[in-house]
Amino acid sequence: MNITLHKSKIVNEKSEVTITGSKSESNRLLLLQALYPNIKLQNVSNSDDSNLMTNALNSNSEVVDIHHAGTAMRFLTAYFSIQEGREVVLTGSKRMKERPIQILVEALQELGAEISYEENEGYPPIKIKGKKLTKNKVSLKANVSSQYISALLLIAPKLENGLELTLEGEITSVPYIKMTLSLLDEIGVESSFVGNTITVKPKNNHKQPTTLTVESDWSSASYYFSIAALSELGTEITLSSYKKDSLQGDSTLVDVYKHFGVESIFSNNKVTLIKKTANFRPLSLDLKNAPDIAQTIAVTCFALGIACDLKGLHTLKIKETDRLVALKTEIEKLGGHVKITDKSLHLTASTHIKESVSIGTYNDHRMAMAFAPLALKTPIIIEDAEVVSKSYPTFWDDLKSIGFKISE
Ligand SMILES: O=C(O)C1=C[C@@H](OP(=O)(O)O)[C@@H](O)[C@H](O)C1
Ligand SMILES: C=C(OP(=O)(O)O)C(=O)O
Repeated sequence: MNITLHKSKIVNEKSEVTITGSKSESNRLLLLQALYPNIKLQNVSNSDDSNLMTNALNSNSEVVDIHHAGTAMRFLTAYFSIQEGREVVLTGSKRMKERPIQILVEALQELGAEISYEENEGYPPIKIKGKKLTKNKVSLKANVSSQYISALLLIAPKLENGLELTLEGEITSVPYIKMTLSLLDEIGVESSFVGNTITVKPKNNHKQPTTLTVESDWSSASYYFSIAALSELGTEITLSSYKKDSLQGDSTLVDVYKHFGVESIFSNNKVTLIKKTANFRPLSLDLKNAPDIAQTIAVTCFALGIACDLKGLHTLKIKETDRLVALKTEIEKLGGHVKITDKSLHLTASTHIKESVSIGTYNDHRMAMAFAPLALKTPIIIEDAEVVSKSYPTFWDDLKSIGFKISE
């Protein structure tokens, strides 16, 4: 379904939004809950990806289809590898079959897992015969996706001797690895991360039961930072439930958006974004620790006529779509000028935004959500708007509630 976002303005008195739980935290905790059923969870994400994770963990079926959910694909590969006696084919969408998984599969095979490819070598679908894994040391490349590392860490406390991982090369998306270790710590699993070595001890079952509350999703919050940045001075938007010391690396938004004159104030599990000053200086950022906010930031810069150089984007090519190509294509439709390499994006300061352009979303929730704030500047059409449900199903309703005018 394509939707039209008419030129909109934020209604200050109503601008309070409650965002669903982090999909990254939820998908880790759902897996840990399947391994340790005494864990209780609150504010679990209502995203498609977390629902797919829950269904996969509860299913007895021989084929498990996780559609577009990257974390579910990677985390479940590790999970099913240790389900003794179970045989599962893990598959996904057409795009999922193009997202590489070999680094994780080889690491698990090294630990003793039995995994084979059903179609193309190195890619889903894969067949997993669950076994007891007895080895506890493995090395793997760390510069392609941190999800491979998190997947191994999540099953590590169930291995009889725990796990020692040696990470090769530059480590990408480090905050997501630290999030995994912090959540393990919260359920009583000891670990250390020193240099390029991560060690996880097997879990002794003393600490139980545990109730964990998932913080709301910071990647989803990014669209409101962009909205605040594009709004009139004095505009305020309050988001819940958020805390200053987040496990989510995307909370770096608080610092990044200061550049655009957005101030963030934390109080009572909420964060209020206030548009304070206008600033048009160019922006230069390395996003290797926060790849999911690259699209949001690029569109904010385009909308405000700010030039930007974004680096550390090497993982964007293997996400829901090739996000570098998608950003270039769609920003150029709107009249912008973008240069990309395999790991960077350069945007020239724009002077105008074309009206009523139809933005392609390429099965990528973040393409739809990142371009939506442009409606504060000009009318825009978002194609296949339902894609947002991958991480944030109520996105369009929440935008309407703060003043966006949207029609089908
Ligand atoms: O572990 C996670 O929850 C995630 C890790 C990141 O992936 P990469 O490590 O592949 O960059 C991120 O882009 C993804 O949305 C979620
Ligand atoms: C990359 C993402 O998700 P995944 O890798 O889990 O599909 C995302 O949500 O931006």
